[in-house]
Amino acid sequence: MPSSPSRPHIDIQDLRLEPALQLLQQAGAMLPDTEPHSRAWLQAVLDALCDLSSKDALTHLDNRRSFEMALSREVDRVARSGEPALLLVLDIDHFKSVNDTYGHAAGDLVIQAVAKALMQTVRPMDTVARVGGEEFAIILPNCPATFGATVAERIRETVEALPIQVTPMQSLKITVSLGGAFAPQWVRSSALLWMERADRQLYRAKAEGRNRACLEAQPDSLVSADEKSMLFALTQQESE
Ligand SMILES: Nc1nc2c(ncn2[C@@H]2O[C@H](COP(=O)(O)OP(=O)(O)OP(=O)(O)O)[C@@H](O)[C@H]2O)c(=O)[nH]1
Repeated sequence: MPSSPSRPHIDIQDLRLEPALQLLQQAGAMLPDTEPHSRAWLQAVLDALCDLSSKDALTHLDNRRSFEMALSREVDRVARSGEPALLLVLDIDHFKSVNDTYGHAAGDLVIQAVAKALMQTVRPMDTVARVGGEEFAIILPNCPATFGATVAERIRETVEALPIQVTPMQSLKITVSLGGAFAPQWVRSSALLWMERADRQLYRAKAEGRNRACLEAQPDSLVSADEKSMLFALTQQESE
C-alpha cells in the first residue's frame, strides 16, 4: 500500500515516555519485553496505559469511566437488537462501620473480597465495575426478565455467605443491597436514565431494611417520560 506523503514521521526516541513508564512501573503493570523503542514496544506501552486508565486500582475491576462507556454501548445494542439487558447496582451495607471498627485497611480487604465474589458469580460476558467507594455495578447483557431476580438474589446470597479474613484472628460477614432495572427494549434510551432507574431501586432496597435486592417491576413496559421524548425526538429527526 503506498504511504501518504503528508504522513508525519515520528521518531519514538524523541517522545517523552519517561513519565508514562514510571506510572506503569509504579502501578506494577507489566512493561513490554519487546525491543525498547520499537513500534511493537510503543504499542504495548499504549495498551498498558489504556488498561491502567480503565481499571480500578484496588479491585482491578472496570472503573467508573470504562463502566459508563460499556453502559452506553449496551444501550445502543439493546435498542438495535431488542435483547433484554439488566443493570444491577450494589452497595455494601453499613460499610462505614467496618472502616470505623476495623480500620481502613480492613475496609479495603472487604471491598476486594466483594469484587472477587462478584466476578465469580456472574458470566464472563457480564461487566462488573467498581463505580464508587463501596458501590459496584454489573451490566448483564442478554438477561431475560424472568431471570433478573434470580441472579440478583444469587449475588446477595453469595456475599452474605462469604467469610472475609481481615486480620489473622478476625473474619467478618457483610451484606449488600442491590437495585436493578432492565434496559427498555427497542427504545433508544440514555445510559444516565438507566442508571438512575437502577439507583432508585437500590435506594428502595436500603430503605426497606438492606441485605435485599429490589428490581423494577414490569421491566418490558416501563418507559419514562424522558425516554418517550427522546424516542419521539429521534423519530422526528429520522423523518426529516
Ligand atoms: N476502606 C475504604 N473505605 C472507603 C473507600 N471508599 C469509600 N470508603 C468509605 O465508605 C464509607 C461509605 O459510607 P456510607 O456512604 O455512610 O455508607 P454505609 O456505611 O455503607 O451505609 P449504607 O450504604 O447506608 O448501608 C465511608 O466511610 C467512606 O470513607 C475505600 O476505597 N476504602
